[in-house]
Amino acid sequence: MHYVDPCCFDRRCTHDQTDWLERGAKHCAQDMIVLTFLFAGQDSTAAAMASCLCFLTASPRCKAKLLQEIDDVVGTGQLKWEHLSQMPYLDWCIKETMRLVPPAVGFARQARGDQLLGGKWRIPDGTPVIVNAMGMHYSKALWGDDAYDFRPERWEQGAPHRFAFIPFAVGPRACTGREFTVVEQKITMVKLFQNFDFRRPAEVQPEAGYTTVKCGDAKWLGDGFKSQLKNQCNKFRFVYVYFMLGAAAIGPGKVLPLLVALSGCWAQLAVPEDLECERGPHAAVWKQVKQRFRSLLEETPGALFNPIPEEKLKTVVDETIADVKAAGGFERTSTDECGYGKLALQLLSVCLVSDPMAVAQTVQSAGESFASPVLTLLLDIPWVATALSGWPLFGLLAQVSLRKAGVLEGIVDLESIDGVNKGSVYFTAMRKAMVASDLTAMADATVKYLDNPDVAGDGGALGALTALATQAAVQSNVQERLNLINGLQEAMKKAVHNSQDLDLMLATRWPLWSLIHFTVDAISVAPPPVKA
Ligand code: HEM
Repeated sequence: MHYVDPCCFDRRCTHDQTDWLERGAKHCAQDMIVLTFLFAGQDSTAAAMASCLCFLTASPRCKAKLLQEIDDVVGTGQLKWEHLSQMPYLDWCIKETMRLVPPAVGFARQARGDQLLGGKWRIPDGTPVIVNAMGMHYSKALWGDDAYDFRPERWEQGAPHRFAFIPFAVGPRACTGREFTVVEQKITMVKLFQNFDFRRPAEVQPEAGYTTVKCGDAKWLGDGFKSQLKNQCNKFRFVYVYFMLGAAAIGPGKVLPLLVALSGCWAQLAVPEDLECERGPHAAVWKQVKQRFRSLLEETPGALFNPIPEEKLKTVVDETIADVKAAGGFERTSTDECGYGKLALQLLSVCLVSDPMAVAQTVQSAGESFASPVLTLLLDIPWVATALSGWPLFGLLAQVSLRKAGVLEGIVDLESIDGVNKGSVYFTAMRKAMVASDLTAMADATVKYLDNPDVAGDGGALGALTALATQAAVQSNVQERLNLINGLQEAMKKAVHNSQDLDLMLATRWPLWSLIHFTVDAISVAPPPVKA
């Protein structure tokens, strides 16, 4: 049974809760779940929709565009499920509203172990921290000079960073209703606009006793929060992190790593505990799953550079689901369940998707609960830690990539994704070597590519990354290989900022992911290097 402290923060507490029991705070989990669904589920969505109507009413241009979209896609008829994905402008309006008026302006987390953030913020173990979502949403450094304006079109490019837009929080305790609420909001907005028009009255008289808070005056939030929390929880030490004012002053380069750490329950800055899944409640089953995935990649002939046959993938996916289900590993009762294992299973499952539209947006369409952990593992967790966990992340990504490029061939302009043209010497040589799984030929082609100024640059950024990955793959000195792996991860961080970027990079026909798998996975079977 999980008990909840009356103080606002301890819903997140990961420590022993029995002391709260003794103090008589005996709200049991079931009560809290019902309350959470009532308040989290109803109030927040209502607030978001009310704000959206306000913005649209205040902005006739945006409202006209939205009405046009609803007219074109749904008309006056019955709204259908498939209509929802055909109305990007509606999606942008909802996002833009939750950016400017996030129903939850911030959220609380608690430090798991002592933390040193950005080399200077010391956060002792157990310290509760407020993450200021609204501050992040208003950062001009991230969103541009018009950060305070309602401009749905900005979403055409997506968020400027995957943690720049966090109305639902992020990490393992993010909102479980996020997909649901967006659908709910879209349906309601369409129904409303199909039947009503909303206009601003000629004159608005604020009701007596009410204060109008302008978005630009966001500082009130910090002080308001501070005193409220102080009153409620003054027996705790608090660190107040104000992104709202701080973000603009210290710049996103410093704010973002800080936010990454805060918003992911601290698990994302340092390597999460038990990445290898050896201590959870179903550790034995996950160990088996890991071994099964590894064998699939290691024992299927040619699997390093070629797609594994679909039937084989399906068998492994089905068997894994059956085993984990039988052990109760999918039940939401345990917070310690193997996240990496579940993600690996999802990655393998997406290889079975054949609809080109879905394949083109593998990561994006799988939703934030998939995209966010994949990006975190790829960009924030050192690749060496992944290697040591034994989970073959890059081998699975290589399979996704091989599958994706195969399905999209002839449908999407893969040449422009790869940054090549028909005469690309390096690309042609690499592809030829790939079919033959010939690493030596890849190494030779890479040496020629790097040595020849006429060919160097052939293939753009992906060609350069592949060359780096090939160098790392054939590097026998462990320390040198580690340096190259770190270099590769840094290069990946520069190239991939969000799920769209990752989807594009996964559609490449360069053997990039296979080479990274070959390079990184070697560490998981070799003992870690001894530090000099
Ligand atoms: C616009 C609508 C919504 C917004 C902005 C929103 C925002 C959030 C945020 C920021 C959190 C994290 C709170 C924290 O960490 O303290 C959260 C948690 C949660 N939300 Fe939502 N939410 C919305 C709609 C919903 C809906 C519709 C449901 C249910 C149907 C829902 C269910 C939950 C639950 C159960 C949690 C707790 C998750 C956990 O602790 O693991 N939310 N929400």
